[in-house]
Amino acid sequence: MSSGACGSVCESGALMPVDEAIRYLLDQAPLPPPVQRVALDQALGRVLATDIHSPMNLPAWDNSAMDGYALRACDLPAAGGYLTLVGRIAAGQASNKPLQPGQAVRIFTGAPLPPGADTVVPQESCQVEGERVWLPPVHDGDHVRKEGEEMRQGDLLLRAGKRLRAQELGLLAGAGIAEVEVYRPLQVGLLSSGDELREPGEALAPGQIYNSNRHSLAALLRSWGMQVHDYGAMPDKLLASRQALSLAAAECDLLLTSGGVSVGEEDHLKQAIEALGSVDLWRLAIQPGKPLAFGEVAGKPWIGLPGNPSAALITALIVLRPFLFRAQGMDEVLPVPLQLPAGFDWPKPNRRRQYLRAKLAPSADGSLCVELHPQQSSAMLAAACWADGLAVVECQTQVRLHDKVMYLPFASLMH
Ligand SMILES: Nc1nc2c(c(=O)[nH]1)N[C@H]1C(S)=C(S)[C@@H](COP(=O)(O)OP(=O)(O)OC[C@H]3O[C@@H](n4cnc5c(N)ncnc54)[C@H](O)[C@@H]3O)O[C@H]1N2
Ligand code: MOO
Repeated sequence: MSSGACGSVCESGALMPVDEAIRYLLDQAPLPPPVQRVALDQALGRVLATDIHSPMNLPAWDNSAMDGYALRACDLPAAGGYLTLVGRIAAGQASNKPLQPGQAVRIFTGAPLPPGADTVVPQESCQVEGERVWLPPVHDGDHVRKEGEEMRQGDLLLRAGKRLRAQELGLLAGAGIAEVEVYRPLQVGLLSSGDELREPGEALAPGQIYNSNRHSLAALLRSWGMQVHDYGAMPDKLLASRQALSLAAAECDLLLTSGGVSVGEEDHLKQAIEALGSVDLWRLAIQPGKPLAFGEVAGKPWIGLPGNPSAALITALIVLRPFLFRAQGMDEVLPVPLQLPAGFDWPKPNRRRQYLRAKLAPSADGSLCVELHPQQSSAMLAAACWADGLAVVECQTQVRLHDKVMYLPFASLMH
């Protein structure tokens, strides 16, 4: 074992806590990629490179939150009463005619209040009689969206490091912003390691299996908004592996491999990477996914995930995701777990933190509880497909039915 996060702890056979590995990786994350200016319709899932301040007040002027009648609250007797109707303002129109004492105007949702008006009454509470309208008692300011109440001109609209979702794009558009500065998507080179791997569609010889990590990991990277350079399975010769890794390092910001990071002798991944850079083999207190490697290839960061398909998937979600998101320029990179009652017993404490394939199900009283799939093998993916998330059981901990457990919905990890 070379230098790195766990040092003598790992050498003595102890396992590195998952949170320590994540912290170490966040410290090692490279600077984000170069900045690009893109139109809003190209910005979904991209990470803002600069703070954005509002160029205008939101809303830009006082406006009605209801279809109804606009008035000056001080004109209406405490018990309600009649005002004279003097006009009509629809959304998209504006009136600069000040409201006079005793007057009201017909107004529609989103329309600007006329000068002097301060209150709106929804139409269903009013009665129109010819030129007059009867209005119930009001409070000054009812049903009015005040100028600048959401955001004042110059306020921070969105902070650098924010990944843009539908609501952020809507907010930017609502403030009249057409383009934003974002980081170019990370270019991640993906390679699988293992002589036994064949691609779906090919015939299998005895001892061979299909390469599933290539597809699950590529899909994760894409759903995280990153660009995948897919180099397939590494050739089974050391020289050819080195060439594939060198090419990937030259073309990408970071490299990701799966397989070949445990204690076996068969795989030449470690040898090839040592020849081109450096390798730290870690033993994490995580199940599935204990063996994990970090290092660099020709100056580019490299993470080696374990080969077992669920171990690769879960370590990608838990350990790789924060590292890549930080390298992509995001500030908030750690998921916030829910705390929910367990619908299971976990009687046997383990020295590794368990990430168990789970889903939420209604318990007898109708509240939600966390259920486990009976099959938790790190080699199998069917349970992960059944699951909606991961139940987290801490090292050396037992869980009894109805105890609170941490639950990470896939929805919080896969985007
Ligand atoms: N003596 C020990 N053996 C193992 C240990 C250990 O501590 N001592 N750790 C086990 C654990 S935990 C895991 S996880 C695996 C990880 O091993 P590697 O990362 O070196 O992965 P491989 O040996 O290459 O493969 C493991 C397993 O996964 C299959 N695999 C690999 N790549 C793919 C792929 N792209 N698609 C589908 N399946 C893949 C491979 O065929 C093996 O079955 O090590 C344990 N062993
Ligand atoms: O962690 Mo390994 O993934 O237990 O098989």
